[in-house]
Amino acid sequence: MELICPIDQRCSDQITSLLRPPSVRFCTFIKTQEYFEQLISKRRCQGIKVKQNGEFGKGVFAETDFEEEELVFKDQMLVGAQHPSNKIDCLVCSYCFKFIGSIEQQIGRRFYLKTLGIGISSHNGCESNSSDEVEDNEFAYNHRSEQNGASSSSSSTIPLPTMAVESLMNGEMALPYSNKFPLPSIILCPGGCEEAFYCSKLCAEADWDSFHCLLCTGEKSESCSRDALLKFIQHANETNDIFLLAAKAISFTILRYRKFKASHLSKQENTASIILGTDPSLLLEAWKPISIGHKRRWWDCISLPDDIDASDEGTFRGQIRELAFTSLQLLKEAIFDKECEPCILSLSINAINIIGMFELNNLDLVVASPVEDYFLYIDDLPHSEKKEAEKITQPYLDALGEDYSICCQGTAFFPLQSCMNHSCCPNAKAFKREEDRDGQATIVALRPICKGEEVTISYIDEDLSFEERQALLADYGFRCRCPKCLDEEP
Ligand SMILES: C[S@@+](CC[C@H](N)C(=O)[O-])C[C@H]1O[C@@H](n2cnc3c(N)ncnc32)[C@H](O)[C@@H]1O
Repeated sequence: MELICPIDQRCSDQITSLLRPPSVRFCTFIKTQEYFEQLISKRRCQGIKVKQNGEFGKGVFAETDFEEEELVFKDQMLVGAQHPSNKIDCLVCSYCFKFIGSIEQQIGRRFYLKTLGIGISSHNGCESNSSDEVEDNEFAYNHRSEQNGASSSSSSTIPLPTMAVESLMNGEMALPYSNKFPLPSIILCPGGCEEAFYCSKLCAEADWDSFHCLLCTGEKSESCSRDALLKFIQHANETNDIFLLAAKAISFTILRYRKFKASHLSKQENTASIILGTDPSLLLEAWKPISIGHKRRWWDCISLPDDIDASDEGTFRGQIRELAFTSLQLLKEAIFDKECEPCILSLSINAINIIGMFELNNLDLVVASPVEDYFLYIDDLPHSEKKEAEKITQPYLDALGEDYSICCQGTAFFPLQSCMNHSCCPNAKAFKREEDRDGQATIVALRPICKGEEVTISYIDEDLSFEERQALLADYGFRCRCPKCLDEEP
């Protein structure tokens, strides 16, 4: 079923041109190939190459042999966001997603925010993700983006006295052995908002320059309307945090466009002709990193929730479309300015497809918690030290209950990983090793991989039956043609 929105009708030619795969739009596949080669060299992951796999579009191929459990590559996210409700449980760098502060602050802050009654509800009729849905060190494809989830469970816990919480928060209380788990100090947002925190000045500056200056709600925000921005954020928090990710992708494109334009202008004597309306190549160049993702309109690719009857599909998709337009309208008021006017239309149109791209390509962002490591360390101490330490730590552990192990959870788009095709007999997996403590995706070999072989991961639980696998992959918009499925096909 094809739903046409008013913007689509007015601009069908422009949509067609912007949605064309980069291989066609940039005239030759060489340009796309060049883009990936530069990315691979920047990421220092020379063991792989992105090329056409002949059957399913692009794929990632081994350029060298890999042994079982060897790291194949690490991929830096292009855009990512922590789930709003997870922000209560885990204080992480808003740019690289490393845990920050101290073990005491991580624990104290959770209780403090909960006593203030700060919580972000999850809507769309979906229950929030329980933390045990994703194994601590395993990345999972994030196709259920209607879940804002990742909030803590309210399992039976024993409350803490306010004074104990305050002493953790203000640094008066030092928990035994917490110095074995040092975390970077908290750097505040340069724009003055109280929502973004960093592990270093470098991360704060990189986030500001790439995304945050337009999305910051603080005094130094460069958005056109902080009121509209607050409304946009509230709407996303209450409906679907995929809109926050799309906003980051749009800010990233606008800011890149401004940089290209400034550098172009500084090189040109005659500046009059350098506006986007006459030089769309600048917008295309700015848009390139996002353009490589596999895209469809969001309301077409979102899977139909189990509790919605097939006969109501049209109404459901109509409602989803309305939700996206409301979000986009709020975002336009918040961040689009006169300078960017010529590209507003293109970005508005593409926003819908950007959201669809996140729906199809995203990985869960998972970073293991040092609070969990801390309590495991205490548990592993020799008997007498453990008994002594637990006199202090046990009330905190009892108060945290099962939530002590909640990891940082969010959703992110990784440009190289998004080129990896699925197989029900994969040779690699997205897996966090002990040392992987930030928001990068880590791809590890499941068995020896030979030079020239395609590197594949499984988007689903590959141990399910043939029918169950096809049903799950249908939500990703394709019928699997991996060797195992071709073999098992009735
Ligand atoms: C995350 S993208 C992978 C990269 C993609 N091949 C590209 O060109 O951008 C997922 C898409 O690749 C294709 N694909 C991946 N694995 C497949 C498989 N085992 N069988 C059929 N199509 C597959 C499907 O079109 C799917 O929607």
